[in-house]
This record gives sequence, C-alpha cells and structure tokens, in this order.
Amino acid sequence: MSCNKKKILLLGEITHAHAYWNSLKDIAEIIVPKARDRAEFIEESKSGAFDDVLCAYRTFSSEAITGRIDEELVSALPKSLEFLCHNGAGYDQIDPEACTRHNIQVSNVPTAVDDATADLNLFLIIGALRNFNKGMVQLRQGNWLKDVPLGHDPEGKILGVLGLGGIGRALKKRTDAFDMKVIYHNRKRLSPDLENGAEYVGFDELLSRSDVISLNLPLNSATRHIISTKEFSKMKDGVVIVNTARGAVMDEDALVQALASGKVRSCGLDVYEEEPIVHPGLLSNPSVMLVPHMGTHCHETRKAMECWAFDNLRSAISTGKLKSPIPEQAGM
Ligand SMILES: O=CC(=O)O
Repeated sequence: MSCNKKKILLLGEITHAHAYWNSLKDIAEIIVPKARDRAEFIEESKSGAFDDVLCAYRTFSSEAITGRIDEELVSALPKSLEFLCHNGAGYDQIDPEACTRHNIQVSNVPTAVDDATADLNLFLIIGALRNFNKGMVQLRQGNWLKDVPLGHDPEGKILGVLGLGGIGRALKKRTDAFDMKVIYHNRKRLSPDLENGAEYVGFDELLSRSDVISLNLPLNSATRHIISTKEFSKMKDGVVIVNTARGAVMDEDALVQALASGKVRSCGLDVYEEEPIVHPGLLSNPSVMLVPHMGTHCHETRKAMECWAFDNLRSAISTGKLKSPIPEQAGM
C-alpha cells in the first residue's frame, strides 16, 4: 500500500509536534537512515536505501551524522530528492548553491524563532550592560559584590542592529520598552513599516555610533568574520556586543583581544565559532554573558518550529511548492 505514497527522508529526531508528524504518515512513507556518521550515510544512500525520496526533513543536530549538506553529500543523494526542509532559521549547514545545482529546493523556519531568540538577545544585552554575570559568579563564590563594577543603564543608549530581520525587529520591540535608540544596517534599506522607527545607517556608521551592537544577520560567505579587528577599531571604547546569530559572523580571537584591551566592555553570546567549544579567553572572563545556544530552547517555540517545517513538507508533497523557500532560491 505504502508504495504509492511519497517518501520523506528523516534526518534528525521529532521531539515535540508528534501528532502533526504522525499525520504526515497518511500522505508519506518515512525513511529513517541507519548510518551513524557521514561516511556510512553516503554509503547507505549510494546503496539505494533512500531511492525515490521526494523530501528530506532535517534538524540542526543531524549535522552530527550527515555533516554539512554540501556538493559531496548532495551528489550522493538520489535524484528523486526535490525538497529539503530544514528545521531552523539559520541554514549555514546547507550549501544553497550545491542544492540549486541538483534541483533541490530548500526551506527554513523564519518567524517562529523570532520571539524566543529576541527574548534571549535582550537578556544578554541587559546582563552585559549591567555586569550581572560577574555579580552572579561572585555571589556563588561567597564574594558578595566583590570587584563588580557599576553597570550602565540601557535607557538612552544607542543600539546598533546589524541585520534587522525578524529577530532584529522583535528585539527592537523589546528594547523600545527600555527607551533605547535603534539604528540598523542591512544590505538594503527596509520599508518604513518594517523599520518601525529604526534609523537606517551605513555599516561604518553603525560601528562608530553604537553603544551596544547586536549581531542578527545570517552566516554565509559574505558575513563570515564581518566583525574582526578592523571593525572593532571603528567602535566606541567600551562598546557592548551581543551575538545570537552564528558564532562565525564575529572573529572570536579578535573579540577576546578587544575585551582584553577594554575596547569591548562586555559581550553576550549565545553562539560560538566552533560549538560546542568555547574560546578559553571567553570562558575565563567572568564579565561576559555566555549561553550555550539556547535562542529557541523553549517547548512552545520548538513545537512551532517543527510545525512550520512540517508545513513545508506537506506543502511540497501536496502542491509541489515550499511554504518558506530560502531567499537564495526565490523564484526557483
Ligand atoms: O539557531 C537557531 C536557528 O537557526 O533556528
């Protein structure tokens, strides 16, 4: 009976939206790989185990088995594969050009991640400005307020958002309540309704005017290390930097140096260049706020993300179109 159904390749685990996932079984047969690493995965695919799959669903952590979805991996997948539905906003684990060359349409999960990530982003800004981490570390060591410098109020400070997308805009909504003045830089200026009062500035102006810089842009070849030594030198002394996007948009070595010199007063990080490895210069610095990639680490958000990704699968199977194709493939 199942032979008439379309096939979905499951890369990763279903953790929240079980009922929705089970409902997909009415329209699709689920193929679960046995591979434990990339070499085994490629071999399994070449053996024909994934033949005829139309769609693949993948999670962020499935990279531990498949590795990056790049030319080598995509070439080993069956030609029947037309849709790759990624569960996550950032899809830097996928090479969009390789997928396009092999006629694989890719979707991600925008919007559903915005509020939870912006909540964490705000927590990091306030914590870094107010030296909360240092105070908390000292308290646990029995050193009540020892060597904890006075912090700074967010009110009246200039927040420079690099990448005013969904998360950046959700952050602005939150920082408006703290009377922060928001300036932003994107490759293209947004429409006034999306700007919602944020001031559009050039990249260098954002670096030089901001009291707090928030990195909210995707990681790709154009944004890797977009913040490094030269950019730090253009910032105000004592600037605060927060990153909930991807670690590699900022050069971590350069950040550690900028913290040591005092150029950067403090930072708040949810993401790191080599997760789960964290730079020792960050780990040993009690003034910085460090969180282990928890931007969407909430029941409700994780469920909403799965549902969004499954909507993409359902749409691909029933209409031949994705609900949220990645921008690189718009019009494919
Ligand atoms: O990091 C989380 C995501 O990309 O959704």
